[in-house]
Amino acid sequence: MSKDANKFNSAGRKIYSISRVYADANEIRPREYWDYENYKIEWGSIGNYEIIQKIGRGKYSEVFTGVNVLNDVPCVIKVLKPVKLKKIHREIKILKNLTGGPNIVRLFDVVQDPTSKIPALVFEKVNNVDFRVLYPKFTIADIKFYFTQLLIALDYSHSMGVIHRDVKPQNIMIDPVNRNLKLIDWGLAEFYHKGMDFNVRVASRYHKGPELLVNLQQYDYSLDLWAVGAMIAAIVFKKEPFFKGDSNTDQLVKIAKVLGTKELLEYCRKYGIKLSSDYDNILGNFPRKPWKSFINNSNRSLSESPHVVDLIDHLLRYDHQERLTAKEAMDHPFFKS
Ligand SMILES: Nc1ncnc2c1ncn2[C@@H]1O[C@H](COP(=O)(O)OP(=O)(O)OP(=O)(O)O)[C@@H](O)[C@H]1O
Repeated sequence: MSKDANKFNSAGRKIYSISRVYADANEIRPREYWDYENYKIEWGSIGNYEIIQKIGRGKYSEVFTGVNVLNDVPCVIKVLKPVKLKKIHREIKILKNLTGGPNIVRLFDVVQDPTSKIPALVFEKVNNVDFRVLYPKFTIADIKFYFTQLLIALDYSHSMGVIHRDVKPQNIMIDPVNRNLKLIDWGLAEFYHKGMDFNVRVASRYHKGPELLVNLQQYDYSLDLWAVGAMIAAIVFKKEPFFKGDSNTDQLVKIAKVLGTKELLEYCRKYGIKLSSDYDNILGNFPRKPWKSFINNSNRSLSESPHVVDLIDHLLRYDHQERLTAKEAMDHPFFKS
């Protein structure tokens, strides 16, 4: 048992779960590295950039393509919507720490509109092809290649003490011409501290790990690996998204219909989690569904490929401590064969 088990965290709550890997990634670094609340933003010059066109509108931003007029380098400009300053500081500090890492979107600059004071983040531009066009064409070789790239990004981020907390196809930019993948949108990312209680209102519904849905707050980097499992399952079984809940509670029901109700209750028991009354009478008694039952004529060429179902099985585990880590996933026979 870890020396920290049975201790109490800074909020006075008992520590019941600690990451198997990189648990001390922030504690071994200087305070300035993770203390984003006291981070002082260094503003660049807004005049260096010109907006070209709008490419997207997220929950937290409006996104434009643009260009650096000093060197003609294309960029993407993410104009933030009004949110807590603390959240803006967190996104910028995390991006500053991770920029330059493998397959992590590069932050070029942070600028501010002089009158409105609205901040904007300037990124490298990826010539992304929409996942709804790209994923259905993926071969097993493509899945191995791009998911290795994603796992490299995640292992790097985790080794740097950061959980992404919003891994999903919309946040993975792929340029298939250059076979380039970049993990974007670090707006929900957070520094991991062992034994800390985190907010479970993160990630996007279809990719939320069970820990978020049962309100297990001492989660860790393994949350990101659930989303990877859900994405691989969606591509391999040609079922996009793999778990399609109509609400957060229904999301857990959809998961239980695959991984089983008994197994869910065992998971909750292991960590002392009491399920919310929202789940009364809706979790039924679903038996665990064998992965084989998802194989059909439309997905056989991918789903019968050696080791892929075993990989999915080791990522889509209720118990976050049982899931493969990013490094373990990269070492799985699926990627080695
Ligand atoms: N570097 C980039 N290169 C190309 N496209 C990008 C880049 N960054 C963002 N985009 C596009 O803009 C969209 C929104 O960006 P981002 O996810 O960072 O914003 P958000 O407000 O946090 O969005 P959401 O609410 O969907 O999480 C992305 O899904 C993508 O289509």
